Order: sequence, then structure tokens, then C-alpha cells
Amino acid sequence: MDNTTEFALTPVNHNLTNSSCSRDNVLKTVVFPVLYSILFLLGLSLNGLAVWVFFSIPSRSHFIIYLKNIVVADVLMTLTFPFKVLSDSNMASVGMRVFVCRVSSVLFYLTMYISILFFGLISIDRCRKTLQPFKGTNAARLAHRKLLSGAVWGSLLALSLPNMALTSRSPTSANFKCGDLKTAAGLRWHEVVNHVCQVIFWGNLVTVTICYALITKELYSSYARSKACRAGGAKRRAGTDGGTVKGQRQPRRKSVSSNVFLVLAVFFVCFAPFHFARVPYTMSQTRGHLFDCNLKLFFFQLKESTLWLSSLNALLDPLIYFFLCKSFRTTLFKTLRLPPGTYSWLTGSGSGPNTAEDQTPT
Ligand SMILES: Nc1ncnc2c1ncn2[C@@H]1O[C@H](COP(=O)(O)OP(=O)(O)O)[C@@H](O)[C@H]1O
Repeated sequence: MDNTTEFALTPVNHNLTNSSCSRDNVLKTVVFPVLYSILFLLGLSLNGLAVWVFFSIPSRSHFIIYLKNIVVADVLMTLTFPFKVLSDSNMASVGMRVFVCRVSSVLFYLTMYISILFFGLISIDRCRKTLQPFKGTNAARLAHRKLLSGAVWGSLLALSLPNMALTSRSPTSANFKCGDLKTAAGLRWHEVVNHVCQVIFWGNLVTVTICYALITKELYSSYARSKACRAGGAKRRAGTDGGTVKGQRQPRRKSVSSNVFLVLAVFFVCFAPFHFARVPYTMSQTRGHLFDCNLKLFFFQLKESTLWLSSLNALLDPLIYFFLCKSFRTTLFKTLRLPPGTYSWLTGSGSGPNTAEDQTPT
């Protein structure tokens, strides 16, 4: 037996002899199952509605193509929650808990990184649209974006599949952990994937931050230019329409800042805590001899708490579609038979049929 396999087996034996280190406390067996059940019910309803709306919108922009990928990832992620609930609350059979380690947890992480990557691509697209507003798209570019989407799914699937295949050992005790089912190669691959996923997350966080900083800068300078221009015009017209112009610009500026904040806030709140917590937790899984069992339990609970925040993303994404995508709002209102422009006070812009389909940056 090589060292890696030995580390994987150590925690099981440790926990069997030290009940204070058991993962089966109220947090894992009650609190998180309740929280995930709520996420499942709300997430399935909102994402189900989002699928219905999106699939009646033609994929006529890069932005819509990327959002459709995110909605598919979110639906798949939401469908993994019931398995986690049953497994963590100890209501699942051993076979189902093995399935959770092998398949549903891997699918969960896969969909999480799909969303992260597409948010990065969306930020680049919004940035391009702001800096080059008159550069449109065409059938060839749309086809490229569809190919790119396929490549994103394909490469993350290739990264994740070994995590399924190499989780092939049989459980040797009733309270096994996912790491206990992994072969030596499986544990090494698990570590590699987690390093790659850290790079994916932090790379995308930097991309999103830079893109939205550029968008904000460009929009505020164009706002300042048009304000100065309009103020000059208004003065020349003896101030008759100056107040009206100012009144029209204000909501747009408000919507720009709040929408920029929304995407960044989701990235920071949902994903950043998990990626901090994941590093020591993965080490405790693959280099167990470096940690005592209380420390392993602490890192496990930290990882589980921050993982719930990441799962919350599946619920927050439909809000992002609503605020970011005019076509989504328009089609949603049509589907719900609400008049166009409903909640325009909230989004700071119209949602009528004549509004641009994916205007930057709202
Ligand atoms: N970033 C990832 N991408 C794909 N699969 C992953 C990723 N992180 C963990 N996994 C896989 O998901 C399963 C559960 O992992 P993990 O959450 O670390 O275990 P545990 O539930 O014991 O804490 C394992 O099979 C693991 O290899």
C-alpha cells in the first residue's frame, strides 16, 4: 500500500475510535439538509422558469448563448441537492452514498465550474460590447461561441470523469468518506483537479473584476460626456428641458452601478469563501497525517458551510438573468402576461419589445 492510500484510510479508523470527531453532528445531519432542501425547492422553481423563458429566446447573441449554458448547469446542479440531503442526513443507503461520492458530487462541482467559466466569458463579452458598441455579431461568430461552449463542457467533463472512475473502492466501514473510496491515483487526481479549479476560480474572479472596472469607467466617462453636452444644450435652450434630461439619465446610471455590483457580489459572496476553505480541506483529505481529527472536522465543516454559499449561486443566477438580460425580462413578462415595463423602477430600464436585446451593461 503506498502512502496516499494509507492517508485516505487513516481518518476512518480515527473516527471510529473518537466519536467527538465524527462528522455526524446536527450541522451535517439536520441544518444543511434543511438548507439544501430549501435551495432545491426554490432553485428548481426559479431555474425551471428560467429554462422555459430562455428556450423561447433565439440564440442571437453571445450573451444569450452563455446565459443558456449557465441555466443548464444550474438545473443540473439543483438536481444533485436531493442526493446530498439524503446522504448527509443519513437517510440514504450505503449504495446511494457511494453514488453521491462517485457521481452526484462530481456533477455538482462540474456544474459549479461551468457557471464560473461562463460568468468570466459573459464579463469579457459585456466589456467588448461596451468598448466596441457598434461591433455586432454574425452567424459564424455565433457558431464559434457555440463551439466554445461545447469545449468548456468537454474540458471540464474530461477533468471530472476520472474523479468518478477512480472512486472505485468499496466502503470498508459504515461511516466512510468520499476519500476512502478513492484509489491512490484517484486521490492524486482529486488533488490535481482541485488545484486546477482554484486556478479557474481566481482567474475568472480577476477577469470579472477587470472587465467590470473597465465597463464602469467607460460608462461613467460617457455619462459625464453626455451630461456636459446636454447641460450645454439645455443652457442654450434657456433651461427648458434640462431637468428632464437629467431625470432620464439618473436611473440608467443607477442601474449600471447596481448591476455591476450584482455580478461581483455573487462572485465574492458565493464562490470566494469556498475557495479559501477548499485549500486546507483538500490537504486534510490527501495528506491526512498532517492534521489531527479535530482539525480535519473543522476544515470539513468550514468546507460544507462555504459549499452551501456556492450552491446558493443556483438560486441567485435567475436574479442575474432578470437584471442583466432585457430579452429575459421581456419574455418573462410575456409568459406571465405582465405588461412590458413592469418593475422598470427596479431594473432602471424598460423591458418593452423595442429595447435592445442584450444592451450593455444592464
Ligand atoms: N473541483 C472538483 N471537480 C470535480 N470533482 C470534484 C471536485 N472536487 C471534488 N470532487 C469530487 O467530488 C466528490 C466529493 O468530494 P469532496 O466534497 O471533497 O468529498 P467529501 O464529500 O468527503 O467532503 C469526490 O469524488 C471528489 O473527487
